[in-house]
Amino acid sequence: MTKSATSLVRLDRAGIRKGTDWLVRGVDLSVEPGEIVTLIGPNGSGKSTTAKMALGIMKPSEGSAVRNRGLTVGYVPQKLSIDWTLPLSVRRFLRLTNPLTDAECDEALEKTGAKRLINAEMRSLSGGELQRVMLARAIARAPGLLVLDEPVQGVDYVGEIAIYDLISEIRSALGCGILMISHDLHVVMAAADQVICLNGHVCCRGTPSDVSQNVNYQALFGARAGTALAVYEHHHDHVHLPDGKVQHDDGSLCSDCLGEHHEHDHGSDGAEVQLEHQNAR
Ligand SMILES: Nc1ncnc2c1ncn2[C@@H]1O[C@H](COP(=O)(O)OP(=O)(O)OP(=O)(O)O)[C@@H](O)[C@H]1O
Repeated sequence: MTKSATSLVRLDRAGIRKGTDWLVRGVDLSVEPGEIVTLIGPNGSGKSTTAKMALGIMKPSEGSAVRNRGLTVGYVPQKLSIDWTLPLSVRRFLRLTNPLTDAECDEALEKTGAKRLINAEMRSLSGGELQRVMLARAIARAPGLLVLDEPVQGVDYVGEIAIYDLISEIRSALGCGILMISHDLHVVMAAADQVICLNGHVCCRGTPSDVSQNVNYQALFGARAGTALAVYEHHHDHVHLPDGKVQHDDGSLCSDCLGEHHEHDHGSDGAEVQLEHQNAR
């Protein structure tokens, strides 16, 4: 892939193998300052694994994952390991891993529209409030890279738009790069500069703007939604077997193609979405 000296993080042909199984393979991606890259794909397609390679939590079995020297990273994981039966205020939660002052806690919560929650109990937060508090914790140290694993979990549709807008604002305010995961194939941010679809490998990548600007889509979801969200339907014409082989729709198997045969994608009105098909080799 094209390399940039400014990339915050860069994965080149990166893959993770556990035993004889490949969890994900052949991933090329980079995140530049101020760029939002969204990973989409079905359950188990390797989105979190890819994010963990970008974070340095998992080391690639093949290929490479390189972060800028001195890069600070904010991470909102998919799951929080918290004992919800214990009392834990938002303020204490923000300080669990960061020695933040009161002013820093206030500032971070202010940026995510959650300042009033500073003394609230974590277990009493709504889904949307929890995501805002998690975001506040991730941005408190002004990270250069923000990694968000499904930031709209437990948030209703209207709340999703608000959170996506907030993420765009955070990108603008901090100038950070954002690597974001959505397991929802139909809803991704229009603000994403790149969408990368995974299915055990990179199936395809491109901008969702063609869909979000489509008049039929805006008529369907409303003009407001059209500025924040895009429909991104996807058809996989092959599956990746645990042993690394690819099985095509016609049942044929191949051991060394990483998904060259890929269908075009279509928007909600059937209009073709411009996607750059990425041959895995
Ligand atoms: N540490 C691990 N050891 C073995 N297998 C793992 C490990 N972590 C993930 N996997 C497997 O790797 C595959 C990809 O998992 P991953 O969590 O990356 O998928 P995902 O696309 O994020 O899924 P979801 O949308 O369900 O969160 C899954 O089959 C999962 O069971």
